[in-house]
Amino acid sequence: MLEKLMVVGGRPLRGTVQISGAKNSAVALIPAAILAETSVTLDNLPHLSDVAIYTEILTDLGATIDWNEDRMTIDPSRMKSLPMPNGKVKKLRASYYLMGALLGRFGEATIGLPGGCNFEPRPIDLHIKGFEALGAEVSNENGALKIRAKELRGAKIYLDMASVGATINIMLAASRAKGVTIIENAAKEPEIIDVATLLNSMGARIKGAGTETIRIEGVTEMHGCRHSIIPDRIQAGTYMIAAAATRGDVTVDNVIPKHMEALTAKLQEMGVHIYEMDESIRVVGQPEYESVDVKALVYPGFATDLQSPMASLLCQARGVSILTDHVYSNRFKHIPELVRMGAKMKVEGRSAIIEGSQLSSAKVRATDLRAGASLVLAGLSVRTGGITEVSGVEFIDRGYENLVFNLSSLGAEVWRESEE
Ligand SMILES: CC(=O)N[C@H]1[C@@H](OP(=O)(O)OP(=O)(O)OC[C@H]2O[C@@H](n3ccc(=O)[nH]c3=O)[C@H](O)[C@@H]2O)O[C@H](CO)[C@@H](O)[C@@H]1O
Ligand SMILES: C=C(OP(=O)(O)O)C(=O)O
Repeated sequence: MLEKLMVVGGRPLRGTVQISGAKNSAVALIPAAILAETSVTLDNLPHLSDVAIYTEILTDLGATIDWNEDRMTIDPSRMKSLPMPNGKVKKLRASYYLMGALLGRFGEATIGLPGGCNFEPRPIDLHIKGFEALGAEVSNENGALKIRAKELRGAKIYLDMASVGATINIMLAASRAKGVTIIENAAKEPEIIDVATLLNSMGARIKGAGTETIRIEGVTEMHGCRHSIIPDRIQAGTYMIAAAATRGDVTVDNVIPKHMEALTAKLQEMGVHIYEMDESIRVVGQPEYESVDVKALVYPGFATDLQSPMASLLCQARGVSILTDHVYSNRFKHIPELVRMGAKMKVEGRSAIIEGSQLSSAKVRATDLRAGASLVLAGLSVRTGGITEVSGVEFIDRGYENLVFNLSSLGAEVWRESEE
């Protein structure tokens, strides 16, 4: 049943919010468990629809999964590399990690192209080039990729772009290849380090994760272990922006402040007051904000996944802000919906030009996860009150654990209703 979120504007968020484990780590760590011969236990696992779908996929492939609150144990010992050309793999982006993990363990995988948030074409040519460099043959059969290798051999791989997905997918397959793989121009996102940490605990030999050169010495066997997932820096950032947008006072707990630096710096530049503790950040909103220019870049730059929520806050700054996305040239599906709410913004090339404006409540539609977050934040920050109806909640559920509960405990009036 499809649902919409009803969001009442004008209430400052106040209190403390706990951040769950990272979605973009979880959806890589779950398939990484395929590479082990014995059980892998993941702690701090977020309750998200992407995680639930991944669990079903691994069960279909023969894994036994025990998921209790935020802990999941995956026993991959009886798994097989069954073809998955359609169905569940089309529901999420990160199903592409099945390719690297199944290739590493079984030497073959037949997997449909990934789904998820298609705010623009999202090619996986670099993943395929990586598998081919490791000695795999890749063919496209009726829209599914058939990937096979008699023997995976280590190789030197230069990524044309520092792709998160390609870096992790190559690490997965190369962990079980013969010899050494070097990934140059690797992505440096914290989730890459999280995946390498798990793989090393499983017996892999990976060095340099988090830098642009990653060295993977293949091993013949990997085993189970226990691993705690890093906090979700995008959820954390969304609540930080929400605190500023509603002129609230929110402590975001269970975060790694270092992961938030690019956002923290931009919020401070706008005039938001921020206090960093060891594992939490307090954000105190102010009556007036200055406009700023924001460039979404690969880590440690400003995260593209926070670009859409940031657009909602920039509506409230004095003057003109320019928000440019250097990772995705066309990730602006939220802009026309924000304009429906009275925002003065337009898209020019890969930038949104945003003028300060008064938002008002409206009926809007989320067509991807972070666009959805942006619309919820806009609804919360409508100063004149009123109810904003955000449809497309299924996208928001991909990435925000307990959103309604969390916002309500911060004093917001938010609830779900079924969409007729
Ligand atoms: C599940 C997951 O972790 N998703 C994240 C991951 O997505 P994802 O792994 O899909 O993003 P990438 O880092 O691969 O994409 C970065 C850029 O490289 C391009 N590209 C990528 C691969 C490829 O083979 N060819 C190619 O041209 C993309 O179109 C994009 O312009 O990183 C993105 C960038 O931080 C985030 O927005 C997503 O939340
Ligand atoms: C784009 C995102 O996720 P995915 O790559 O899983 O679609 C996101 O988390 O903002």
